[in-house]
Amino acid sequence: MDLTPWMGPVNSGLVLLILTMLLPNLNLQTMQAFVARKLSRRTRRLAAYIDPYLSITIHEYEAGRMTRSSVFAETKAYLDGAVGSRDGVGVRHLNAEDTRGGGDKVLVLSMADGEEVADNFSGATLWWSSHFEKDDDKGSRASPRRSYRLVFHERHRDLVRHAYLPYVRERGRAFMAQSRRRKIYTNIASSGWRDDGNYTYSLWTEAVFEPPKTFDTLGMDPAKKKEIMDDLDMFKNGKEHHRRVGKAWKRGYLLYGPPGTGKSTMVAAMASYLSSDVYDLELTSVETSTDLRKLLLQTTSKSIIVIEDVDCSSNLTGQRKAGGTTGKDGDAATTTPKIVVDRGGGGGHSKVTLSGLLNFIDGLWSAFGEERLIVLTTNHVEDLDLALIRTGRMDKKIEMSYCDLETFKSMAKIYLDVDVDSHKLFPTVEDLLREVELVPADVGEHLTPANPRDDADSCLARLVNALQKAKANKDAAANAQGQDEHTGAIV
Ligand SMILES: Nc1ncnc2c1ncn2[C@@H]1O[C@H](COP(=O)(O)OP(=O)(O)OP(=O)(O)O)[C@@H](O)[C@H]1O
Ligand SMILES: [Mg+2]
Repeated sequence: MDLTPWMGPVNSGLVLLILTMLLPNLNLQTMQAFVARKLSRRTRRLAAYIDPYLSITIHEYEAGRMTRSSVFAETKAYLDGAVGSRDGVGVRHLNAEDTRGGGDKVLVLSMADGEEVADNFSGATLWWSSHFEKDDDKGSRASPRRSYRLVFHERHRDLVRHAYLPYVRERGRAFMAQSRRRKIYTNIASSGWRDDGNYTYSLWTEAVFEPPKTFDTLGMDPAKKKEIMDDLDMFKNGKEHHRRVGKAWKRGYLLYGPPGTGKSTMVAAMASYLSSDVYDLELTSVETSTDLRKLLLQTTSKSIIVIEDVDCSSNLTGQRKAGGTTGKDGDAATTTPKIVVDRGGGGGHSKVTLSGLLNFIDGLWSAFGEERLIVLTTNHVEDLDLALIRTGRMDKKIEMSYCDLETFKSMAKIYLDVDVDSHKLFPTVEDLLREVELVPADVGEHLTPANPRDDADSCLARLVNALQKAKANKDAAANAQGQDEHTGAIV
């Protein structure tokens, strides 16, 4: 930040020069300094009398630095918030941008170049203006230089420095957290030119993350849902606690259950709830444990790292007993066997070892100070090595199972907006759900109206129909098995 008081029309250095020329023989340096100080003070007073306004300029990029100034970003967020609301009615030219993720699209309005907006704070009026310059020497590839200028009366100098600017930064940060587009990263390397004209190479490719499901639209036993949300709250607000007890600020979640029980949906809901970016790590595309480590180093803090279907990603089952081989990348833990991972369709082999994965998970906590969450999902928890899922690595293990009565009630509320307890078909559904296993994905399918004439009654009737069919199949299978056993006994 560059604090430059307006110095007035008279340059005190020039005055000093004239004085020195007029009094060459005196050569009294102290006298000259004294006069200069006096004059400088007077000119400043005169300047303040003529123009009592001060200005502060906030540049997007601070001199000599490649990274965007956080003060600029916070100020921009604050001003975007102000001009988008009633406070910004004085602004005549706005830029419109659709920025919010999470399926909740919001048009964010910001000040166009050269626009001004007035702000009131503790009885003082302050003026912001936006500026945009291009460096003509660099031609078309020159990065634009943006800045905001704040102008205020000199009597508000202390108020601005000690109260207003901290307030702007805090509000800006809060606004950024609300409106920022969340990103999902996949481990496919990418490169390209950044806005600031620099070339970047990343091991991750990013896309805007707009998960369709949140905790509000995730059908689940309300008590279980609350328990998970409370756990996430505790984690989110746990910075001070973790610092005090000297523990790494991390949490590992294991979501397990059959296909279609909502594991991926739960990950999306968690990311929405925590307003986090997601790193979707496809282990089969990672060749070596060293590559895994490099990927970890390129993740940002306050994000969720997800490894979906970890049981399919690599053979983590019982391999520890099988004897050791050294990884191609020279993994330190050579006593742990190599886990050979088939790369989908590629024909090659990933050589990520179990120890590599364990190191990755452990490294996640030690390498960074900020909150880290890792989520593993699997259909076959029984196949996973116990070391991977032990407490300390996976702190919370959540079973995602077939649709039970509470999950059904919550899904009926979400999909059909009805309280099913009083519906005439409820007792039938209740009885059938006790006997038949149907995953939430299928229940959701039946509860989704298929045409405009479909209502709650017809959707529930369709679900009952599906449950009855499933029950008939189950009974037939049980009968067939009974027959076989019977026949076997005779033979
Ligand atoms: N509890 C739920 N509430 C609402 N919708 C759900 C729920 N569970 C699943 N669904 C719906 O079912 C579909 C499949 O769910 P999802 O992909 O989360 O299952 P999964 O457990 O990750 O399956 P897999 O093990 O095959 O990856 C999603 O489109 C989602 O909308
Ligand atoms: Mg899934």
